Amino acid sequence: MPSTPFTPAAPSATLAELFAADPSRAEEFSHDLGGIRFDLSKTHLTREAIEGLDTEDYYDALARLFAGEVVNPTENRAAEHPAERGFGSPDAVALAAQRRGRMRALIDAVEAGAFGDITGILHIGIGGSALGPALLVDALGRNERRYRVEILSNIDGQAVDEALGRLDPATTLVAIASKTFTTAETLRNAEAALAWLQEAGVEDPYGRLIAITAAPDKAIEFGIDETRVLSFAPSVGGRYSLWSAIGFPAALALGTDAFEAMLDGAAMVDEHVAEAPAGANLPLLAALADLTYTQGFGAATRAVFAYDERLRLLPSYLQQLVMESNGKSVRLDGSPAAGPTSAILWGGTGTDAQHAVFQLLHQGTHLVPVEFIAVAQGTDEQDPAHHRELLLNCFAQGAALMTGRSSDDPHRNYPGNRPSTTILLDELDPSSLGTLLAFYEHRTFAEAVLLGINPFDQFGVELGKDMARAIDDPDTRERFDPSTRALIEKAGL
Ligand SMILES: O=P(O)(O)OC[C@H]1O[C@](O)(CO)[C@@H](O)[C@@H]1O
Repeated sequence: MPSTPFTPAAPSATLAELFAADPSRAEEFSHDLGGIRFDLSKTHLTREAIEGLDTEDYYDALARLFAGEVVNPTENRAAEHPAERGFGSPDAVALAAQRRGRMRALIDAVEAGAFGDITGILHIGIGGSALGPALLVDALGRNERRYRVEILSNIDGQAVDEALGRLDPATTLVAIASKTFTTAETLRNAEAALAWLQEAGVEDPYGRLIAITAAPDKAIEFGIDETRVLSFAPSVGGRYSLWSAIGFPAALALGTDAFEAMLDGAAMVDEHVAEAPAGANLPLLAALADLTYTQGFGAATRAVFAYDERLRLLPSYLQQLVMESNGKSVRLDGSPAAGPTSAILWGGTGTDAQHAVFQLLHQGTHLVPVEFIAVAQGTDEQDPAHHRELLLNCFAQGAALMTGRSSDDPHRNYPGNRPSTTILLDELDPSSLGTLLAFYEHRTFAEAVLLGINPFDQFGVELGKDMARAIDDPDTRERFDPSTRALIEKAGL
C-alpha cells in the first residue's frame, strides 16, 4: 500500500493549450497494443504528471499479483485470474490449463452428440457469472454462433419465462454458473430450469445440467454429476472470471479456438504491463488519467460509449468490473480513503447516446471524462457507408468536446476542454476483445494500487443479501424500519 495517498492535481493548462504546446502530443499520448489504438491525448495527462508518478508500489503489487501472492488480504486470497491466461505461479497456470482441458473435453462431448442433438444453452448466473459470457457471445457470436445462447440472470419470473420461451427443452443444455453456488437468484432460476426440463418430459433432466463453480461440492449436492462440474479456482474473483470455465457458453458457441484466441489477446496485456516502463504502460496511464479526473477535477463519473453495436454490453460489464472493484471508502489498512475512489461508470452506445445524453456532456455543469470505443473495420455484412458515418460521428464527438465553440449567445456557447479517450480497434475479434477487457482489468488494478485500496473484495453487496434473507422471515421482519414494513404490507407480501 502506498505510504502516502496518491492525489494528482488538475493541470492548469487546457487541452487546447496542451496540444498547442506540443505538436507531437497526439502521437506521444497514443499507443498501440494488440491491434488497438489507445489515444489518451485528449485527456489532461501531462508528461510531468507521468514522470512524477511513484510507480514502485504499483510494480511491486503487480509482481505479487502475478506470483499468486495474497493481494486480497481481507479475504486472505490471491487473485489468480491472470493464471487463466498463463501468467501466475507455475501451479496456478498448470491447474488453470488442466481445467480448461476439461472444459474443452466437455465441449467436444457436446459436439459429438453425447447429450443428444443440442441446439441451445441456457446459462444461468448473475454478476460476474453472467456479464462476461453475455458480452463475449453478443460481441463475437452475432453472425456465426453455433448454438443459441440465452443468459438468464435476474430472479424476475418474466426474465425466466422469456429465456425459456426462446429455447426448446428437448435440445437445451443448462449451465448453472456460480462461483459460490449459494447465490439465491441463480439457485432459484436453476430450480425453475430443472422443473422446465422435467415438465417437458426430458428423460434425464439432471443429465442436462452442467455446473460451473469454485465450490464443486455444492454443485454435486445440488444433484449434478461431478463429470459435468467445471471448476475454477476460488482465487479467481467473480468479475474477473470470464477467462475461466465461466466462459463456457462463449467457448461452446464460438468454438474453443476463438476462446483460446481471446485468452491470448488478454495475455498480451499481462506481458505489456509486466514489461512496459511507466511512461508506456497503458493501463497505468489510463488509471493516472482516471485519478486526475476524480481527484484533481472532482469528476464523479466517467462515461463509456461503444460506437459499435457488437459492444453494446461493454458498459454494463465494465460497471461491475470497475465499481465492484474500486467502489470502496477505506484503504487496505482500514483507514479512510484520502479522496474519491472509483468514478461512477455509466455509458451506452453511439450514436444513440448522442441524441439522449450528450447535451450534458457538451454543455452541462458536470465534467465527465468520456471514453469512445470504436472498431475501424466493420463487419462483412454491414453497409460500409453506415460504418463510415458511425466512425465519423465518434471522432467528431471527441473533437467537439475538446475544442468546443464560443459564441456570444450563452445558450449556443460550447466551452470545450472536455476530455475524452478514444480506443480504436482495428477489428473486433476474439483476440482484440481479450486485449480490450484485460486492459480494463489492469487499469482497475492500477487505480486500486494508486489509491491503496483492495479491488478484490466486495463486502458492500453482502449487507443487502443478508437483509433480503431477514426480510423474508416474519420474526426478523419486525425489526425493519417503518417505511420498509409499510412497503411490504402495501405489496401484500
Ligand atoms: O458467482 P456467484 O457466487 O453466484 O456470485 C455472483 C456475483 O455476486 C457477487 O458476489 C455480488 O453479489 C459478485 O461479485 C459475483 O460476480
